[in-house]
Parts: sequence; C-alpha cells; structure tokens
Amino acid sequence: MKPILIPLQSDLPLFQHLCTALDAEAGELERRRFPDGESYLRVHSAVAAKPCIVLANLSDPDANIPALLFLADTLRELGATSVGVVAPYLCYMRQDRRFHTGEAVTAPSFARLLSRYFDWLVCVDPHLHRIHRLQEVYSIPAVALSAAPLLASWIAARDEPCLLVGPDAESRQWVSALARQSGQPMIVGEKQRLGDREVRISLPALSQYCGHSAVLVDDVISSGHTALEALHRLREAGFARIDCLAVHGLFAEGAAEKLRRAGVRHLLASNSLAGADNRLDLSPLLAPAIHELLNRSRSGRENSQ
Ligand SMILES: O=P(O)(O)OC[C@H]1O[C@H](OP(=O)(O)OP(=O)(O)O)[C@H](O)[C@@H]1O
Repeated sequence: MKPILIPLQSDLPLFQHLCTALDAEAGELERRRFPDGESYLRVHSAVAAKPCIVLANLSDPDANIPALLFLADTLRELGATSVGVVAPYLCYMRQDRRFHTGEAVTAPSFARLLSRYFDWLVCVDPHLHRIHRLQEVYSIPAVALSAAPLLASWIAARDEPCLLVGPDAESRQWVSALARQSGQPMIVGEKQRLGDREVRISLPALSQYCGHSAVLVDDVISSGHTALEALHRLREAGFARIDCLAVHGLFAEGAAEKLRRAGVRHLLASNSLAGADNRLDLSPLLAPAIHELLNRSRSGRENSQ
C-alpha cells in the first residue's frame, strides 16, 4: 500500500520533492480558523487502511501544534494504519532544562505529547544540547538525521580554501561533521547568551587562515544575532568573504536582510522551512529514513496480529 503524505501547511517546499522521493500519494488537507480562533481541519484524501505521514513546519509551534495533534487523531479515526510525523525542524528543543525555578522544561514535555499522538518521528539536526539523543525523551521511534552530507557537498562545490566556523561549543557537532566530510579546517568560538536577542561571541586567533574565506555553520538561524556577532568577529579578524550556512533558516525578525546588510556573501539553509534562502533539498536524506520507519511500523503491526 502506497503511503500518503499529508502537509500540515500549504507552503511546504519539501512536499512535492518528498512525494516523489517516497513514491507517496499527495494528501490534501483543508485547514482554516473559525472566527474565534479555533482550528478547522478536514482531510480530503481517503486514508483508511493506509500508512499516513504528516509533513509539518513547526517553526511557529504554538500556532501549529494543536492542528498537528488534531490531524493525527483524525487520521487514526479515519482508519489510517499508522501515523508518522516528519518535522524536519523539531521545535521545543531549546528549553531542555530548568534554568530558573519554576520554569517549564518544554523539551521533554513536548516529546511526551508527540509520543502520545504519533507512531514515529523524523527530524533533521534537532537542537540536541543537554539532551543527547531523542530517545532520552521520546517513547516512539524518533530519528534525528544529519544534514552534514548535503552541506558538505555545497562546500565541496566551491573552489576556494575556507575556514568552517562554529559560533559556540554546541555547534562543534555540526562543524566537525562538516570538516570531516569536506576536508576543510574548522574553529569553534565561545558564546555567552545574555538574552533572546543578545549574545557575545569570542573566536580563537585566526591569523593562520589568512587567504581563506569563512563559512559560518550553525544548526539554526533564528533572530540571526548569533550569526551577526560571529560575523563581526570574523570581519575584525580580517575576513572579507564570509558565507553563512545553517540547517534550519527560521530567519525571524528580518534576520536574512540583517545578515546581508552586514556583508554575508552567500546565505543558505535547507528547505526544512519555506524561504528564499532555504534551498538545500532534504528529500534525498529523508526518504530512506521514512521508508525504514514505515517498514518497521508495518512489521510491528504484523507481529502483533
Ligand atoms: O539566531 P539566534 O536567535 O541567535 O539563534 C540561533 C542560535 O541559538 C541556538 O543556540 P542557543 O544560543 O539557544 O544555545 P543553547 O542551547 O546553548 O542555549 C542555535 O544553536 C544558534 O546558535
């Protein structure tokens, strides 16, 4: 039975690519708001007896999570054999511990919530910092893929020596994967977060990389302040050509424009989210992992019958 791919939003750049890569039926969802703000959802595709995959952009989580959960529930009621979720950008990963008394630790709470509604989850480079593996918080099969091979191909296609720069300690995991795969040198800075929109970054001595271009690498660009700060330090160190590469380009509050105005040469992220700079296609990475999860879920059902 062909799986059916249902987009939570109508503007998902990955949707058609993924339908093709998975040989999946393109599902149709009608989604709007009632005047009081509640979500109206209607599944226009026949899903009974089919494995369903929901493709979701969770970059604006609080506007989308109720609809995501209602959709999962509806697909089950309509007879789907399994319901998985592909959320290339996995939200609610940053508040992974209680920094101040009484704070909600939303990363494990959100994981428990999704685990109740879905059979499996796939995402790309989630913000794993103090949580090291999704399986620590998810009780369903949860796969975190790495976009490093795609980013490395982009770097390999350029014909110049470049220094890969991670802005903070946790970016080491992404930058070192990229350095290994592209054969380019890397450094990692130190970041101090002073607020949602305020960070301080220091970089090690860089004089030995004179003549290189710099490629800033991070998992997420949100407000862009981390990238902007790192860019200022690179400028001060004499770098004239600075590119900026991220797995997920949220580009909140005009971040892409701010980075361009500050002199970024190439700005590029994956197509996990919609946006003019989000051009690296994730479907070749996602499709084999989704196939594997569909197979596991099918054989799990067969074994339990
Ligand atoms: O574009 P921005 O608004 O600056 O956000 C993006 C930055 O935020 C995240 O790290 P964060 O500072 O949350 O790291 P933490 O997990 O150490 O708190 C992420 O890894 C980026 O470095």
